[in-house]
Amino acid sequence: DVGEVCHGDSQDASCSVDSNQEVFTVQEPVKQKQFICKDLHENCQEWSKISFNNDEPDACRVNSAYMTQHCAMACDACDQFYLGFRLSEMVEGGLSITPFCQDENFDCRQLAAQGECENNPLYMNMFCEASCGICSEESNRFGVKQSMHKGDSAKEQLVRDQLNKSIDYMHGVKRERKYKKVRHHCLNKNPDCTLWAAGGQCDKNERYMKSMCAPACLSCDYLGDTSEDCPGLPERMPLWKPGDLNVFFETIVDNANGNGEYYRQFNPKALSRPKTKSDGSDAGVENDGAWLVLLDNFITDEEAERFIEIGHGQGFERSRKAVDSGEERVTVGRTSSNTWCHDSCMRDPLVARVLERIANTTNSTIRHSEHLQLLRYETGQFYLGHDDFIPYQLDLPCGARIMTIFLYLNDVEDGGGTRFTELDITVQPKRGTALLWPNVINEDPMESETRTFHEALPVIKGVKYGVNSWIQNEDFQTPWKNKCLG
Ligand SMILES: O=C(O)CCC(=O)C(=O)O
Ligand SMILES: [Fe+2]
Repeated sequence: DVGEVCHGDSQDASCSVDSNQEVFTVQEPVKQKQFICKDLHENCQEWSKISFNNDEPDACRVNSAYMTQHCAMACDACDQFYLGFRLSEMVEGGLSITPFCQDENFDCRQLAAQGECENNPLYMNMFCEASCGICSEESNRFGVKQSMHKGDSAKEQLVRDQLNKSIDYMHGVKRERKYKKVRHHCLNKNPDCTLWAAGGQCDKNERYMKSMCAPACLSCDYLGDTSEDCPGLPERMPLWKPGDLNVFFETIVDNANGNGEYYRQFNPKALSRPKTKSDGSDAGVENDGAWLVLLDNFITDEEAERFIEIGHGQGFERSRKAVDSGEERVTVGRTSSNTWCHDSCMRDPLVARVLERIANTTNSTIRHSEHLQLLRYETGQFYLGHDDFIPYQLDLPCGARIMTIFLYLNDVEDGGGTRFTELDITVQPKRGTALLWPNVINEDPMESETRTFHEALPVIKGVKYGVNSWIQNEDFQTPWKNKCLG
């Protein structure tokens, strides 16, 4: 229902192009498809001029989920329409969508509040199932989304009560060391696990239920060894205490306390920052915002090329998104591919140089860095709105992902920017540039920062290469080597 797809060799008259359409040609290695952006309803032009909140026409924005997919021309939203086209194409092509309950769209909560779940179930059930309440977002934490049996209030109540019990139980499983070996495969594997458990099936049908529905049956220990060993754990040494974040960024950008000389070479520029400095003085900016800092010439052309070369050598694979169970899943919201920079990659002399620079720049050590993630986006690929904070890491020895330093490995012909939805800032990829932002708040480095929500916009022309470097608040590499991160 997202639009027509015309194949390059199509003779079909309905695929002819009129002046009220925009045609994109999507280059793919083996086939070439034409994608037509057009209004699907005759009233689109009229609707787009409707105003809800003030005198300005705002129907395209207020009702964006529907309008961008059905009235793309009238709303000047061919980009979003294109995205929907790619998604539907992937789903039709057999892409399995995440079995987790989650919103794929940054606006879901707002759209749901506006009644879009009822008005546009087709779009909303696919992209906003958590906000529409058709599954439980909390059950994400441990396996496939649990069916809430909406519309059957007796069943819904049973599920809700049992789910609350398993949420409490699973909090303990995430925290307590003895569950280290089982916590990541303690998962509900059927949407009805919670309902069955509420109906007494964990006892009646013990073998099946305790392995297929362990969270619902409160039985993670059934899955394996729950002894407490995790040798060689590093001493806890958090990089940031409350208040350190602002001082760190002020050092980079303002040369606070004269400690920022090192950063001059990167010509640091704050695209966004808090209005007030840590010493109480005024930072001289109009908008109060989270830190977003651009560093020029952070890596050399040679280093950028090397990352791309290593990526191709190892092979890029479809990206996954970390979910709260500690697993990583393919989702419709992240369509790039990537590969990880593990041991041999880390030992590459050019990479080692960059790792050291990242450690110096973030005032940390190489051990605080997660393995670099090398990314590749082909035309049309993207990563919808998200934050880089992973809540379950708080319970692990590595602590929170306190900041991200994103490296751009090439210039992109068109599209592919990193957009910070809340700050209303888009950074266009430029080879060698690094972008630095916090994923936690200054007052509490264990608390996620929602103002640095961001998305990777679809690449419209060309290919985009980048590197994710995530800095943890504690040593990541030692517990990773000791297999203490689950
Ligand atoms: O590709 C980008 O611009 C950002 C990627 C990103 O946000 C991520 O991988 O977490
Ligand atoms: Fe990200």
